[in-house]
Amino acid sequence: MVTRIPVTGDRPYDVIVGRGLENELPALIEGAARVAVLHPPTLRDRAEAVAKAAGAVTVVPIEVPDAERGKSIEVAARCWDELGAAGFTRTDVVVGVGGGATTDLAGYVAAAWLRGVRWVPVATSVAGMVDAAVGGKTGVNIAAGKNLVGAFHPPAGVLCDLDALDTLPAEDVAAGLAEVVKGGFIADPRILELVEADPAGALDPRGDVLRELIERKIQVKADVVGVDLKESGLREILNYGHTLGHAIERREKYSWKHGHAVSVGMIFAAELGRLSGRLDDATAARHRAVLESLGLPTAYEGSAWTELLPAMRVDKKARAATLRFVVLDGLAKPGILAGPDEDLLERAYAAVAR
Ligand SMILES: NC(=O)c1ccc[n+]([C@@H]2O[C@H](COP(=O)([O-])OP(=O)(O)OC[C@H]3O[C@@H](n4cnc5c(N)ncnc54)[C@H](O)[C@@H]3O)[C@@H](O)[C@H]2O)c1
Ligand SMILES: O=C(O)C(=O)C[C@@H](O)[C@H](O)[C@H](O)COP(=O)(O)O
Ligand SMILES: [Zn+2]
Repeated sequence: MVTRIPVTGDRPYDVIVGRGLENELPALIEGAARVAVLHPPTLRDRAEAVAKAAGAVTVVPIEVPDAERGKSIEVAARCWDELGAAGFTRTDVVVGVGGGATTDLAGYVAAAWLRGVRWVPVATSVAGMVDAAVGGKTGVNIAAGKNLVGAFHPPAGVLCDLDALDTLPAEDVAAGLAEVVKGGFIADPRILELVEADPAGALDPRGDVLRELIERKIQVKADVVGVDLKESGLREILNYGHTLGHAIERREKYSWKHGHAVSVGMIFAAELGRLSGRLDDATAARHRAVLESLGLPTAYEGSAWTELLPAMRVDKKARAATLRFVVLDGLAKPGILAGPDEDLLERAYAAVAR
């Protein structure tokens, strides 16, 4: 069974979820003479299968470093050199095969090449399928912080072949579920009920529970990015847990998994909401219970606070000196907390400090 989740906007496209989706690729690259296939070494076999499915085009395979090591301006520059050498034109297509780090890179390579060419993410991780490959946020990390250079560049379509999850390490399945749980708290509480009823099922790549969770979270994201591609308002809710999460990733030099950092960040955001009188105790406590049931981290070094606070100031939601956080006014009622005082932030951090 193949599910197509439409994403609306000026350049609408479908997120396609199913198994054995190779035959979906030709329509997405129609008219291209060349297709660049960016992939990390771990996904070489899958990239070769994608290249084969591309049919009668010139394939330009580009191997990039794995995970966050590939998400850099230097790696992007090497990809542009390879596109130049291959004579890549405006009708050609960039395909990113991998997790969120690889598709963020591939999307940015496509966004900047000739000021924007078609691209297709072939998402191979849970985080990639439910979040990174959907919505057209592309980019790379720089020394100053996470995703600080990038572009909004919607894909031509998104392929989420569930067969890819068979080889995804269990830790990465769980990390991706942090973004799914985020979708449960900000918009679709049924996600939380499904995880609470069967956490083991949620973690099983072959099971129906994970498929339903993936499709539900894609729907949450599609509903948001379809009306606010460039994050002028509503889209900020997708950043729940990310203000602290990105600061932790940067402090850890990107050795922490994104989903792990976001998990800790959501505990912090829930506590911010609770301490500012906006979120009830039970919903705040539910964050910890759900995330821990998936084996996700909910604590971070207490002594790191003095480093994390300045790191949060490069968050894209900040305006001048004012920090802004996504918090909840109740289950599935996200809102913005602007300019909380440092004492409140420090008290909220106590909920994750170890
Ligand atoms: N653009 C967005 O809207 C958005 C949304 C969420 C996350 N992100 C970004 O996505 C990244 C996190 O995504 P991720 O967890 O997928 O990261 P990732 O790309 O680093 O993948 C995690 C690990 O899983 C491996 N992997 C992926 N698929 C595999 C498979 N099928 N079999 C075996 N190994 C596989 C990768 O090689 C990597 O080692 C972060 O960089 C984050 O900032 C972006
Ligand atoms: O799509 C969005 O918008 C999100 O915020 C989704 C996040 O899960 C994702 O990690 C995103 O890359 C963070 O965006 P950033 O603008 O804070 O870098
Ligand atoms: Zn994220």
